Amino acid sequence: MNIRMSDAPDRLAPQTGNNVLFAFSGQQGRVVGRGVRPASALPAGTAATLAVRLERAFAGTGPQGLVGGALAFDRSQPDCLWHCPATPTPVGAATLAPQPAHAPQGLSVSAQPEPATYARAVARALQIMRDEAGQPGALEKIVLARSLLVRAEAPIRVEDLLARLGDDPAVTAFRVALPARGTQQRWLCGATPELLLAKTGARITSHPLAGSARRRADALADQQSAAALMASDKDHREHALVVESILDVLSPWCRQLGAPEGTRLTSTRSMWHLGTRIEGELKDPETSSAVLAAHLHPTPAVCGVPMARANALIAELEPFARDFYAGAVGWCDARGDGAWHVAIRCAEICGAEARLYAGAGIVPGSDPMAEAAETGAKFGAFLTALGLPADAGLAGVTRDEVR
Ligand SMILES: C=C(O[C@@H]1C=C(C(=O)O)C=C[C@H]1O)C(=O)O
Repeated sequence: MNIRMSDAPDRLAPQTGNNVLFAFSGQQGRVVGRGVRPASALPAGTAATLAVRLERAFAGTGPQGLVGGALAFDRSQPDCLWHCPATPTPVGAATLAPQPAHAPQGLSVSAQPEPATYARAVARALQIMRDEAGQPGALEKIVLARSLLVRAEAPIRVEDLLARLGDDPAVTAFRVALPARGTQQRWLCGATPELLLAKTGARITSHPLAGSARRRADALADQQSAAALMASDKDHREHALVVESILDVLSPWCRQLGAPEGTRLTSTRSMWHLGTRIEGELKDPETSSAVLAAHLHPTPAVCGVPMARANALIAELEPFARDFYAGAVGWCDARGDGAWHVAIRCAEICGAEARLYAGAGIVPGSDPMAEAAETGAKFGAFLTALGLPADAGLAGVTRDEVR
C-alpha cells in the first residue's frame, strides 16, 4: 500500500470539544482524533474482546468515526483506545505541520538503569540462551530495554514535541492520550520508524525492522556503518525471526502474503535498520487493522522468541514496567482501514517528566556493551526533539562502543 504523503488522505475527527486524543503524522497519512476525556474512551479490554468493542463503537456512531490509541506491551493488560465520532471538517483546521516549537527548559537526565547494569542484564540473557541451547522452547531472542528519565522545569508541551519529532520523513510522529495518573494527564509521544500493520480494503502492509546501527555525521563512516549492518550475520538472524513470526501470524488471515523485496537497509536521521516490507491480501477485507495489530504484537522486534518465555524474562530483567512502550499505536475507521505502528522511539510524558525508552534485540553473538550503545543511539531522535544533545543517552557507555 505505502501511501505517499501527497496522496495520503487527511482525516480529522473533531466532534465534542476540541481536545486532541490521538494524532499521527507520517507516510501513512495524517490523522487527528478529538473528543472529551474520559467520555470518548472505548471500554478498555484486551485483544480477545477488541473486535466486539470496535463493532459496538462504530454501530453507535455510523461509518465516519475513528478509533485510535495504544495497545499495551503486555497482552494481558488493557488497551487505551479513543472513539471519535467524526464530522468531516476542512483540512487545515487542525494540523501537525511544523510550527514554532519551544524546547523545554532546565532539563536533567538520569539513566534507569545505568548502561553497565543494562549490559549485565544482557549478559544474563545470553547466558540463559547458552544454557538452554538445543532444548525445546529454548530462548532464541529477547529484546531488552532501558529508560532515561528527563525532568524539565515546567510541564512539557506534547504538541511542540510532536512538531519537532515529525521533522524526519522516515518516521510517524504520534501522540496518544493515556489514562490519567491522578490528576495528571499522561501522553505516549514519539516518532516511530516501524509499521506494524496498515490496511486499505483487502490490502495489508507490514514493515518490520530489526538489526540496527547508529548513523554517523561523516558520510564515509555512515556508509561503512550501513555496509557493516547489511553484512552482519547476527543482525540478519535477529531480523529473520521477526519476519518469520509476522508471516506466521498473518498467513491464516490472508489469501496471498509475501515479502517481494526481501530484506533491505532502511534509515531514519539517527539510525540504520534492516527492514523487510511484507504485503498481503486479506481473505476478508472487513477484518479490522486494529484486530490484526492486536494479534501481531508484540513481535520479536520488541519482545523475543519464544514470546511467552521472552516476556517473562523481560519482566524479570528490566527494572520498570513497559506499560505502553513497545506496544502498538494507531487508528482505524469503521471499515477497519487504518495504520498501526510499533510504539518505539517514544516517551511517556506526564507533567514536567518524560520517561524515554529504547530497546535492542539480543541473540547469541550479541555484545552487552554494544547493545547498551545501540539503545543509547536510539534515544537520539527524542533527545534532540527535547533540545538535548543526541548523544546524551550514550553517557556511561564505554568509549569503544561510542566511537
Ligand atoms: C526496541 C526498539 O527497536 C526495535 C529493535 C531493533 C533492533 O534490535 O535492532 C530495531 C528496531 C525496532 O524493531 C526500540 O527502539 O526501543
